[in-house]
Amino acid sequence: MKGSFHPSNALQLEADAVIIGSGAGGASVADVLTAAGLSIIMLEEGQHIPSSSASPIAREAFSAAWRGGGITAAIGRPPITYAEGRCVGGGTEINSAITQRADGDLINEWRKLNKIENFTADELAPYYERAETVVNASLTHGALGRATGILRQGGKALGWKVSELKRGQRGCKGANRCSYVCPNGAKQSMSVTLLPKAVNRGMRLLAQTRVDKIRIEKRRATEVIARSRDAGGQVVPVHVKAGMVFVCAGAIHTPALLRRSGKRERIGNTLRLHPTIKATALFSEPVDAHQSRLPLTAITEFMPDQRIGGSVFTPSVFGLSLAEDWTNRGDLMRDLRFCGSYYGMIRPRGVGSVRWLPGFNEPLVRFKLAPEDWIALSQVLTRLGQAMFAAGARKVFPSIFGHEGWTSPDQVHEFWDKPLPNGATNLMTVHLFSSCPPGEHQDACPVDSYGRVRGVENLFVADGSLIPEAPGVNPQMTIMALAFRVAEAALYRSAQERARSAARDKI
Ligand SMILES: Cc1cc2nc3c(=O)[nH]c(=O)nc-3n(C[C@H](O)[C@H](O)[C@H](O)COP(=O)(O)OP(=O)(O)OC[C@H]3O[C@@H](n4cnc5c(N)ncnc54)[C@H](O)[C@@H]3O)c2cc1C
Repeated sequence: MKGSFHPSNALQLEADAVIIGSGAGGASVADVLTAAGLSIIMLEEGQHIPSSSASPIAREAFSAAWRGGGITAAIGRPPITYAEGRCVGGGTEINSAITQRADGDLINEWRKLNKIENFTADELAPYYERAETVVNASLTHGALGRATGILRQGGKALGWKVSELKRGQRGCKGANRCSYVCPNGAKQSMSVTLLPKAVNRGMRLLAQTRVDKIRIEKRRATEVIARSRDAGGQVVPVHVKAGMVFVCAGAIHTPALLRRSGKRERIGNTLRLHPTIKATALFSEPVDAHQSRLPLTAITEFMPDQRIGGSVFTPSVFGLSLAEDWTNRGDLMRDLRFCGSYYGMIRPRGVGSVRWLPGFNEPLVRFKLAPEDWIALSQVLTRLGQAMFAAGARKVFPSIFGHEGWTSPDQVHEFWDKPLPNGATNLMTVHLFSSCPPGEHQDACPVDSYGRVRGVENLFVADGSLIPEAPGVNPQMTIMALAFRVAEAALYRSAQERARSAARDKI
């Protein structure tokens, strides 16, 4: 990307603001600040992967754009595997780009719970509109394929509400490589929308630059200390001084970095995620999910607490999911054309934490499901099984190690009134949030209603960490909306500060 560069010597940089992380939150902050004419430096740990060099090979794509090559897990019983993007554009480069707003009633609940100022669905609406316009949130035209039809057919047969999902795309060609970085630039991720715009307005973007610490002195963030790489791969120290510091490293790495920098109070204590259980459904007719777009309908009857949808399906991703129980499931690989991968996702009551461990690059992430989460997971899995059989499945294999699979709809009630086996159930998530919830409820919220870290004048959080609780919907639009709002409020605050100091100078 023009404007992104590799340093060759140790760098001492200055700017009006520094943004740490280039994902949904960071790019949205950059849009607001560069439009206001501020000089901006953005530091991003991952590399830039232009669509022209996006690899079709899963191993290469994952190791380039996914943190840890896609292998990260929150400790708990069971551990929950989670995925994050680590590249210019963050998670938006590897996500499915489904766009949804958080439910208005939930927004009201969060406002009351955390005492968040000016936080109603109406007040957030213009920010959501801005986010939706940026990514061109729209229905995908053309044939959606049988994998999508299965959810529609199953849900409708059971009399449940089924919704078409809008996505951030422009002319999607159905490459089925959303999770590998779109090879056509059709997905409206941050690297094809807000980041080039910000760079054109003068933002300097340093990729492969990891921030180690934010120096905080006398209630101000005074310096950001990072490590970059020169063209030969050698480590180059980077120090940035800026009037405002925005931490947009995502719901795991933002609290980890703040804690590393000495800000610990209430930070990283309330991580939320959407525990998700998958199932493979085997049909008699070809589904050919690997040749079509990912399923673009969802069963939304039970939202926001539960949602049933379809997963990315490529031969390698399918192989990986079967590898969870290869002895019992490996044979399904031969039936690739007849299989689909679907999931049930819940809005949990359980909570997790993020802790920085001295000497380790990656933080310690824990998540404890609440007893009612186990009930919800059992229910959503039952409903997922019902929907698959209603759509004509021959066999359904829940993601439970050693489970032989259901062969008829009456078997799917197996777990309805008993918890799933916690030692054998495979759970995952791609949605992480709430590790730094905003609000004026000082005992619960480490940042104020507008994302400013308590006790530091010029340090802001603007990413998934800010969503007050699990939203039950795909989070990118909410993250962008909240990040726009934080950046606008910070601009307003800094203008006020400048006016006050000008007035003092006059006296
Ligand atoms: C496979 C997958 C599918 C998904 N599908 C959808 C979907 O369809 N719709 C939806 O709404 N959401 C989806 N999501 C979730 C969505 O992409 C994320 O919620 C969103 O990108 C998070 O935005 P963020 O700004 O909080 O963090 P990110 O987008 O993760 O950005 C954080 C950035 O900060 C960088 N960083 C971290 N630490 C440091 C450091 N110390 N120094 C410098 N840089 C650092 C990271 O490398 C990363 O690029 C999906 C996610 C995944 C992984």
